[in-house]
Amino acid sequence: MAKWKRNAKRDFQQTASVYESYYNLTVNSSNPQPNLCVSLAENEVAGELTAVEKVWVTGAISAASLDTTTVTLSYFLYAMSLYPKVQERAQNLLDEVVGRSRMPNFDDMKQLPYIRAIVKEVLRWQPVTPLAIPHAAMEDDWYEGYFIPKGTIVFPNVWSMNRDQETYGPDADQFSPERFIQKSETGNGFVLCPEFENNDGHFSYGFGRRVCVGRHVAENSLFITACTILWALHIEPKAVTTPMSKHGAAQDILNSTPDFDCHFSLRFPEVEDILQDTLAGSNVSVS
Ligand code: HEM
Repeated sequence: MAKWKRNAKRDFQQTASVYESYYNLTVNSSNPQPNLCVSLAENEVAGELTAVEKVWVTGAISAASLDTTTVTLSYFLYAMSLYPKVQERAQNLLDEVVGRSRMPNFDDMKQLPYIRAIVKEVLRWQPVTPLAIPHAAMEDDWYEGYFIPKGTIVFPNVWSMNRDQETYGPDADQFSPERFIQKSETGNGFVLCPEFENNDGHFSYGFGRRVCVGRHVAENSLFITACTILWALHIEPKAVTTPMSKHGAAQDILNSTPDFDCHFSLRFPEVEDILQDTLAGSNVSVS
């Protein structure tokens, strides 16, 4: 009689079969790279997990990381084509710190505060979940005269928090990585504002004990991808692109990839050879 139970069972089976097919594809690959699926299959870190649990652990991590990172990277490209001065400043810094004879790497992170600021600003400006993920109040609470009984489902308005003018200033609606950096007290350059060294500077990773557990992985992968793209490519809008209206993208539970078209060109002729050489020197195989 309970249709929701049948639906839940059906959804579980459909999702499980998708996760299982990716898990098996990875584990049975003829040239497997070190990864969590292989480690779990070989029982290195599996503990007491059943076969189904191993499939769901890896599947859930993919589900939580793929869309979120993809949407954020799309907005990064959108911002770069829309704000050429930001792109230029980042590329000048990359030329200064990394140069044009090798690719950027994680050792450069400390000297690239502006790129870290760009990543923070993309996440602030276009949160992937504008209304976060609903949470339940753990105890009775009062907020600005409103009583919130224990158990109430609360939707944190991340879109609005990330645009709070008292916190971010009158240009909170604009894309401006400058808000996260300040002049260095010791040298000529700029540094990440100390308060943002260990603080996201936005609310896009959620709240409380269920805050995104993958945020450090996300931050690192967004940083290195942004660096590599900016180091290698010049990004221009293909057609005239105008900034989205105030609430343009935030109409859904999940912010979606912006609809725009851009053109990429190599920043200098050696890029292709350096990318190929770096790939050849790494363990990664590309087919
Ligand atoms: C731009 C990238 C990302 C964004 C914006 C993001 C955002 C979020 C948000 C908003 C939540 C819900 C938090 C809450 O309930 O308040 C969440 C949960 C989660 N995220 Fe991420 N995420 C990102 C990348 C990743 C990555 C790369 C991974 C894994 C490597 C990951 C793994 C998870 C997991 C497992 C949860 C569930 C945590 C729990 O319920 O206890 N996320 N993420």
